[in-house]
Amino acid sequence: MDNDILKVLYSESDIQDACQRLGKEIKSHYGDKVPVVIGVLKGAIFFMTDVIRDTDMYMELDFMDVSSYHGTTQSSGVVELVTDISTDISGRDVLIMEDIVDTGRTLKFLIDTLKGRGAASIKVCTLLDKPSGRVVEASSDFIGFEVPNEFVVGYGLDYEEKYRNLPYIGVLKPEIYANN
Ligand SMILES: O=P(O)(O)OC[C@H]1O[C@H](OP(=O)(O)OP(=O)(O)O)[C@H](O)[C@@H]1O
Ligand code: HPA
Ligand SMILES: [Mg+2]
Repeated sequence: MDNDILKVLYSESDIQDACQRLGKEIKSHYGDKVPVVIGVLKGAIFFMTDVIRDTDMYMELDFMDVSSYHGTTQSSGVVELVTDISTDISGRDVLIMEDIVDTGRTLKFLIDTLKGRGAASIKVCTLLDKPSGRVVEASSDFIGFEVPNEFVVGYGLDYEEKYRNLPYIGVLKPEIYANN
């Protein structure tokens, strides 16, 4: 897999430093509250577990699988709810954990859906924010890195469902996209 990478944007240690910082910000924001932390599958799996593992506060976990890229580098424009959470979030403080906010469509869908179920508050933690990709308005409360306008892979992020298990985040060589 390493051979397919043109450049590394964020190393393993850059990512771990960001996770530690975000964990502290989240703990200080919630104080004694017990939020429901929702990991957005599949991309946020590693990020969510790395942030919460060292964050010493009470929280509940759940997962929502939503999809709109279907392995490609372009959003289909339609966010599909593949698997829902099982927690009743009415009156609860919700923290959404995302790997990336790009066009903003996925985040808007999530916030609209969870608001409609009566969450008391909704906050968003994303490892990567790509403001240059935005098509709809969507903002995050806790952000790891602002990423340039490139399609990135690794640490949960995929191209054609692959590269999620790279321990760092990088950009693929142009011929990888061209070959598919
Ligand atoms: O801001 P947007 O343009 O909506 O893009 C962000 C979303 O796109 C990716 O999900 P994808 O649909 O690829 O599903 P995946 O997490 O299973 O890869 C990513 O994990 C985010 O959830
Ligand atoms: O840059 C990206 N990489 C992988 N998945 C994504 N989903 C939205 N943007 C991206
Ligand atoms: Mg994807």
